[in-house]
Amino acid sequence: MTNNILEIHNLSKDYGDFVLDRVSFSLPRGVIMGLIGENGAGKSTTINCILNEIQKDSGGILIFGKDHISDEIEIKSKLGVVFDENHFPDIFTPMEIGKYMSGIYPGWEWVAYRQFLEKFELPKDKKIKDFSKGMKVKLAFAVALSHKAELLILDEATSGLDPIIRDDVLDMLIDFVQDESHSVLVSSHIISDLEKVADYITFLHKGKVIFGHEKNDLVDNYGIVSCGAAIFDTLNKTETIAYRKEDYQYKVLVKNRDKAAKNYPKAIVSPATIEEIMLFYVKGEMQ
Ligand SMILES: Nc1ncnc2c1ncn2[C@@H]1O[C@H](COP(=O)(O)OP(=O)(O)OP(=O)(O)O)[C@@H](O)[C@H]1O
Repeated sequence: MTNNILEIHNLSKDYGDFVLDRVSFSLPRGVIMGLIGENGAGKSTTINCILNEIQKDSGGILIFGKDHISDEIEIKSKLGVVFDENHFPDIFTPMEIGKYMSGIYPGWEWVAYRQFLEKFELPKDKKIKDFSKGMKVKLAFAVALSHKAELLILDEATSGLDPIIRDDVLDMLIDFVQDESHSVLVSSHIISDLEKVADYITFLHKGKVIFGHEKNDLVDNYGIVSCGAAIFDTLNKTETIAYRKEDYQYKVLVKNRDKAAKNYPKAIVSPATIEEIMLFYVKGEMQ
């Protein structure tokens, strides 16, 4: 049996002016995967196809080894989902939402839910219409984490949270995958958050997967070579990914910064952040 909690094969969706183009990736159990990409790269389209909120054109999606459409009801009972906008009925209070959710989810845990409401300082009897945006997101996390979900899918969910709660939520995600059977797929523009929690990074650009890598491989090995034209011309092109020309120098993204530092001792070689790697792929020139 596969250890993947989510498998996507050649997922495609054509909107005319935008095409999600044969997106494939797998999310193993026990892993947090960050889905990154510029505005309009196709992150939400991918997530909405996974959740069957929009109809894919083609491709296969398996969640818990089951087809995401034919086994949708069973799958959704083990899925926790948080978006940047969450649409709980406004007239309800958190306690009423809890009652409603306990009827939907067989694994609903009242104790955990009450603890989350307390931790997030959410008034249990206040109507949601009077909640701030961040409070609504916190409530969505409380629900998502209180029904024994095995897979959490978060679409820009943390961006409306203040840094302290965001940090708490990130710690909770790390806890969530500790038992090696739970996983998280999280799309975010806050790359530093993903740098903190993600085990794996999948990068979407213009509807295509540009790369999928272990985060540690990216932060431990990738680097930026800063050099003048003379050294730039001697760089081994098989070891470089992309470059950007600045006023007086070239900046070159390389997969192995230690090797580059050894081979080009006169160049300055520095580590690359995930944000910088993304910028090189999107704005850099390929050699
Ligand atoms: N219902 C729709 N009809 C037509 N085009 C759509 C629809 N939904 C999304 N798109 C288009 O699909 C493209 C990808 O959008 P998507 O929301 O998936 O990107 P994203 O990576 O999540 O971006 P962001 O970071 O801005 O949220 C965009 O060009 C968008 O206009």
